[in-house]
Amino acid sequence: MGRGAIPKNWPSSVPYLSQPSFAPHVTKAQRESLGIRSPDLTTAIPSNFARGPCPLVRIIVISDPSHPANGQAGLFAARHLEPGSLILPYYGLVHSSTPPYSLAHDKSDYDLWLNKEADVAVDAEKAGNEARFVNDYRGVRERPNAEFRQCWDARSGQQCMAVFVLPAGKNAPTKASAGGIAKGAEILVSYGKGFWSKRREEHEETV
Ligand SMILES: C[S@@+](CC[C@H](N)C(=O)[O-])C[C@H]1O[C@@H](n2cnc3c(N)ncnc32)[C@H](O)[C@@H]1O
Repeated sequence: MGRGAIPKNWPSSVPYLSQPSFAPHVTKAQRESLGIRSPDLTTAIPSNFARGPCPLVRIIVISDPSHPANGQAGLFAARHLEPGSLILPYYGLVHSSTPPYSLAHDKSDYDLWLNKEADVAVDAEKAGNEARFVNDYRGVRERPNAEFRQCWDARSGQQCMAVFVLPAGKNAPTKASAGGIAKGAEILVSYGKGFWSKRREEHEETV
């Protein structure tokens, strides 16, 4: 795919990113801390990982009334994905989560911590890549088959969030199963109980 390519079914209202975008308020010190690879950051995006639309995934608009996100989009495997393997990075606006930014911007459903110590998060609501379409497993599947993980991007020499297939054992429905994600299956993570309890509280406040 050439430069400037965007994935099929990408929404025209959201700029497509092929690398993170940094908010101007992110300080030099915050950027420097993202450039440090701590020894526990064992997983990496390799230096030859292609930028632009990811051939491993498809964005699909869900038309299944039994799916809790029916009518929205989800991210699906374009081929079998091996247990534990990297699927794609999570790009969005890298921003500080401290005031004044946090006072002027509500945390969106697309906002993930990138580095808590450095107070840096990545929000893919207004711009991002295919990873912004990963749904939560609740109501779709018994358990997640993928996870967001902080990792090292060897291309930029920076910490990054990325989506990985869960390792065998964590995702495998039976001991005999090898796990991984089958071609055509939806890629599903756990947003965490906190995401859904906050959502319930917000809902209760509005009724
Ligand atoms: C990061 S977005 C995921 C992509 C989203 N489906 C879209 O088309 O933009 C998070 C939103 O997806 C929806 N969602 C994801 N997983 C869900 C689930 N298991 N049940 C209900 N809604 C879900 C919720 O509306 C949530 O606020």
